[in-house]
Amino acid sequence: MTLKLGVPSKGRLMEKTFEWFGARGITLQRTGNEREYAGAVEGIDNVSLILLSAGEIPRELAAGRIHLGVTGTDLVREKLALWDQLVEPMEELQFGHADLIIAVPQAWVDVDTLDDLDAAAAAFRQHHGFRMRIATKYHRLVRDFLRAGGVADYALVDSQGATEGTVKNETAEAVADITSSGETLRANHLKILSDGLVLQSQATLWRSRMAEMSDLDRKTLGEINRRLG
Ligand SMILES: Nc1ncnc2c1ncn2[C@@H]1O[C@H](COP(=O)(O)OP(=O)(O)OP(=O)(O)O)[C@@H](O)[C@H]1O
Ligand SMILES: O=P(O)(O)OC[C@H]1O[C@H](OP(=O)(O)OP(=O)(O)O)[C@H](O)[C@@H]1O
Repeated sequence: MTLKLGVPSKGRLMEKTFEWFGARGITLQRTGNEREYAGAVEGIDNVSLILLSAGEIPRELAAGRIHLGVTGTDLVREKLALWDQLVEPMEELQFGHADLIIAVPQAWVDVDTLDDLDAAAAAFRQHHGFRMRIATKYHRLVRDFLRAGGVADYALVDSQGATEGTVKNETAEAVADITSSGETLRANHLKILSDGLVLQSQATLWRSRMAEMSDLDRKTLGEINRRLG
């Protein structure tokens, strides 16, 4: 058995994660051809690299199928109820920063806060006969946040990508999505509510509380912890 490390299989998150481990003497690389999801580890013994979708890493950690994993705080909190019983954050990696926010059309000049949104939602329902729709892939986080903020009269609609486009496409009236530079929101004529910050996220190295570990795995984890400094 080896210590299994789950890392996002593509894009900036994968590249930055490889760089981060590389700076600590642990070389991670994709092997095989460009499209093959196989990986290799050098610079430390008894670790195997598992390349996975960032969104699936929380589930794999919770099931104990991987011992360590890199993914965003947003995905762990969204996908795992009682996340802190299943995983433990070992290190924030200082990249992949993104804010999960609630945004509405810039044209809604009277809506700047959650209170305003609640009032607009009630008026919307009365006028249209159906609930104001908020598009998101972060159902758990957004529902909890809106409940705490006193917003009641809305319906979540699922959007797994290009979420900011749903308003223009008239499949939602508002969105809850992550933003980094803010460019996508601006380009789609959306504005963030002044009290609409749900969560600040960044890429984080997590340890599974559920994975079985041999004595050798424990020694390897100790060595990784030592390299984290
Ligand atoms: N523009 C961005 N800037 C910084 N971080 C981002 C940005 N977009 C996404 N992230 C972060 O990257 C992580 C992965 O996001 P997401 O699930 O959207 O990835 P993906 O590329 O669609 O991956 P997959 O489809 O393979 O699961 C999340 O933790 C998210 O917060
Ligand atoms: O604030 P910005 O810097 O413009 O970044 C925000 C965008 O980045 C993410 O999308 P991604 O590129 O991951 O594509 P997606 O639409 O498939 O989620 C996110 O969903 C936003 O759309």
